[in-house]
Order: sequence, then C-alpha cells, then structure tokens
Amino acid sequence: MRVSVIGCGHLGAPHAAALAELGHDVIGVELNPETVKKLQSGRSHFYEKGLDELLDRHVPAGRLRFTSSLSEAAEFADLHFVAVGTPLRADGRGYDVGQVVGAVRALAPLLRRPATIVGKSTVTVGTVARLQEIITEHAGSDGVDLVWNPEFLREGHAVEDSLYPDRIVVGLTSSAAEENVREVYAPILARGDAELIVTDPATAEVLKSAANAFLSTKISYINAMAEVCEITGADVATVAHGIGIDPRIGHGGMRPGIGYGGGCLPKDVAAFTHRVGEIGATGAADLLKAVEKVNHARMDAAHDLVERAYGGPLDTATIAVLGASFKAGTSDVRNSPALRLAGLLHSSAARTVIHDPESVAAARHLHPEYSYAEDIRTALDGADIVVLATEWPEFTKDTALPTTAARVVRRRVLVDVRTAVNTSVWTAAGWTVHQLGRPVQHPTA
Ligand SMILES: NC(=O)C1=CN([C@@H]2O[C@H](COP(=O)(O)OP(=O)(O)OC[C@H]3O[C@@H](n4cnc5c(N)ncnc54)[C@H](O)[C@@H]3O)[C@@H](O)[C@H]2O)C=CC1
Ligand SMILES: O=C(O)[C@H]1O[C@H](OP(=O)(O)OP(=O)(O)OC[C@H]2O[C@@H](n3ccc(=O)[nH]c3=O)[C@H](O)[C@@H]2O)[C@H](O)[C@@H](O)[C@@H]1O
Repeated sequence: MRVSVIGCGHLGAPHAAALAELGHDVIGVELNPETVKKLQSGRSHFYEKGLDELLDRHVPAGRLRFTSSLSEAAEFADLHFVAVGTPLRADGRGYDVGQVVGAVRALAPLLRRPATIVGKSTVTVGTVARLQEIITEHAGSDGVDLVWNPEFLREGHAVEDSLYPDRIVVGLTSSAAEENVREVYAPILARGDAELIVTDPATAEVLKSAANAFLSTKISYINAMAEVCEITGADVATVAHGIGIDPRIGHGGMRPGIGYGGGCLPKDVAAFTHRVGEIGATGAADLLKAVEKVNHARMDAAHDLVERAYGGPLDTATIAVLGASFKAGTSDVRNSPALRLAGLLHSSAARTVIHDPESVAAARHLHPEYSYAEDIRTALDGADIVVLATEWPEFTKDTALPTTAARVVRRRVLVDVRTAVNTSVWTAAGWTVHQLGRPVQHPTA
C-alpha cells in the first residue's frame, strides 16, 4: 500500500520504518527540517535500537522517503497515519491537541480521492469526534474516513513493538476503513500472534489512556510499598518478587525506583486525570491523583536517600550521576526522572557530573547548566557518591564496573535509585549500596 506517516518523532519514525519493512511504500512527513534532512540521509535523529538498520535498508531502496510537504504525501498515499505530538497543556488541564488538529485540518482539503486517516497519537476521549467534524467540513473528496489506532510501543523497543505488536486496536465507524486497516497490517495479522480489536472511536481512546494509567498505577503501587518498606525495614525487592509470582499481579512494571517518567506516562496520566474529573468520573480521578502524588514524592525520597548515604547535607559532596535518559535503551530525556534528580543534586551538591551512554547531547541541550562527562571514568573520578539514575546495562550488567570504579572514586558509596544492580557484586568490591525501600547493603570485602 502507499501510506504516509505525518509526524516523524519517537513514534512516527519507527512506525514509518516498520511499515516499509512490512512491504509498504512509505512517505514520512515532518515539520522539523533538520529531522527531515537526518532521516533522508538514512539516520535517526534519536537513539532507538534497530531503527538505523531499517532506515539503511529502506531509504536507499526508495521504499521509505521523508519530506516536509504534506501535499506530496496527500497525492502519494491512500492511507495517512497521524503520529504528531500531544503534549500536556501548559496549565496541565489536558492535552494541547494543536498538532493533531493542525495536521488533520491541513491534510483534509488536500485529499482529492477517497482516503483513510489513521490517528496514532494519544488523545483524550472525545477528540476523534471533534476531528471527524473537521474532516466532514474540510475534506477535498468524498470517502475520507477517520479511524483511531492508538499505539502501545515502548521506547527502546519501538522497532520490535511496531513489527511484532501484541494487539492492534482500531476505533472506527466505516467498514471501508476497516478493510484498509486490515490490509496495512495484513503481514502482522497473518502471523496470528497479535489480537485485532475493532471497536468504536471512544473505546479506542479510553483503552489507550486506561493502558498507560494502569502501567503508571502499578509503578506507583510498588513505589508506595517501597515507602512502607523504608519505614519498616522490610525489603521491597523481595516484596515485588514475591507478589509478582501470582499471575494476577505479575512481575512487569514492578521495579521500584524514582517513579515513572518519559514523554508519555506522566502527561498521559495527567491528561486522563483531568479528563475523568471533567466528565465527573470521581472514582477514577481520585485514584489517578493518588498515583501522581506517589510518583512526585519519589524524587524527594531519592534525594533524601542520597543525603543519608552521604551522611548529611550534600554541599561538600562530589557526585557522579550515571544515567540521564528517562529509562535505559533510549536517548530520550523528556520528563526524565534521572535528569530531574541530577538537577536537584546539581543544586545541592558541591559538584555533580552526569554521564549517559546515549543521551549526553540531548541532556546538555535541555540543561546546558549541568556538568557532563562523555565517558564514565571522568564522571566517576573523585566521586564521594555514585548515583545510578538510569538502569543502562553498561552500569548494571558490567560485573567489572564495581572494581574499576573503586579505583577512581573517593568513597565506595553507590545509591541505586532504580533497584537495578546486583548488590552482591558491588558489596564484594567494597561498596556500600543504598536502594529505595531496601536495607543498606554493606561491603563484604
Ligand atoms: N513516544 C512513544 O513511545 C509513544 C508515543 N505515543 C503518542 O504518539 C504521539 C507522538 O509522540 P512522540 O513521537 O513521542 O512525539 P515527538 O514529539 O517525538 O514527535 C512528534 C513529531 O511530530 C512533528 N509534527 C508536529 N506537527 C506536525 C505536522 N503538522 N506535520 C508534520 N509533522 C508534525 C513534530 O515536529 C515531531 O517531530 C503522542 O501523542 C504520544 O503520546 C504513543 C505511543 C508510544
Ligand atoms: O504511550 C506511550 O508512549 C508508551 O508509554 C510507555 O512506554 P515508555 O514511555 O517507552 O516507557 P516504559 O517502559 O513504560 O517506562 C515508563 C517509565 O516508567 C519507569 N518504570 C517502568 C517500569 C517499572 O517497573 N518501573 C519504572 O519505574 C521507567 O523507568 C520509565 O521512566 C508504555 O509502556 C507503552 O506501552 C506506551 O505505548
């Protein structure tokens, strides 16, 4: 099929590349000229595992191209994915849907033959109905359908999740549109391992918001239990493991830490909390407010833990912060808890140096006032405390790191705010390890 993807960010770029991999002819439309140039050269503008390989394969072959011209895409494609941003409004009261409304409003009059617009961006319930009115009023042809097909990919796994999704959810009202959606995802559906859920637009909108709200609730739940463990001297890692054995609970999303961050969960929970309050669903609003409250409190808990580990105020401390991205596997620093903690430490400590394997450039762009190190050794040099802020395997799986780091730090004190390291490897190399909701682990050597 000839398809377009409008908005080539963290969702759109992998989605466009995956569609080319599935055998479609794809045109990506992006407003940012630098992004277009980068993608045209076959390189991604952010780090995402496997994405450059797909771009390498399909851009030179001409199966995947990028442009800033929406009319070129309107002329070329019969199916148009909309993957533009839905940031939180400045006042926090729901999404700013300007990018989505702008893209649909601009595309509709350019469509001169029947076409299907497939929304992928995350929107609050009611948005599709509003967009449908815009299409009815402005479409340049009859037979322009709108469907909503929310996305469930995770950053760091965007390519794999796009090629091998566990579900495809489509909210629609037209059978012609359903056929087109089935055709575009035919190679995935033929495998039989992804469930196709065809429903109405409102259900698709709520389903996506409910998914992210549930993931956030689970994270806040285990973080609330970490607070209980901190007070009682219990071990939250054992609690998480023990309760997760029950398949009704499961182990996914049960890693305690500094709370959920990133370009999606925080804004999606905030927007959904606002929306459910607005429509009078008070039970949902109260539940989600509590989820957000727990999440915000983790940052203070993490800062307090660093102070406790140092033995008092940090104004004389040199701190190495390992990790800046919001989670491992991505260079994305949007709403990154790691970078927020680094910022707090930057304000309270004598010296704070941040290192990340992939996101130093993005972090420096956002916070040029912080100090960064391109290599881990420079970051660790002379540190009184090492704070593990993002669970990159470079920090958690390298069994030599505790020994090599011990040679350059001033004190062997690790604060792992992601509950990610194998503590016995560190304590065996002479480190004291502090984690949220767990008893302090003392050196065994
Ligand atoms: N990042 C993720 O992992 C996922 C994101 N989502 C949702 O997908 C949407 C996009 O998110 P991200 O890709 O993270 O945002 P992003 O900010 O990385 O990308 C959005 C892109 O759209 C471009 N854009 C805006 N208006 C445009 C227009 N009229 N024409 C062409 N390009 C335009 C922007 O320049 C930007 O590059 C959001 O609603 C998000 O909630 C959903 C699932 C996963
Ligand atoms: O709508 C979206 O954009 C996406 O949001 C999340 O994906 P993502 O933001 O890539 O990241 P997650 O892996 O869910 O992690 C989110 C945050 O929670 C934190 N987290 C995650 C899991 C956990 O056990 N503990 C924990 O603190 C992570 O470190 C990160 O800060 C969802 O997992 C995706 O299904 C969804 O499509």
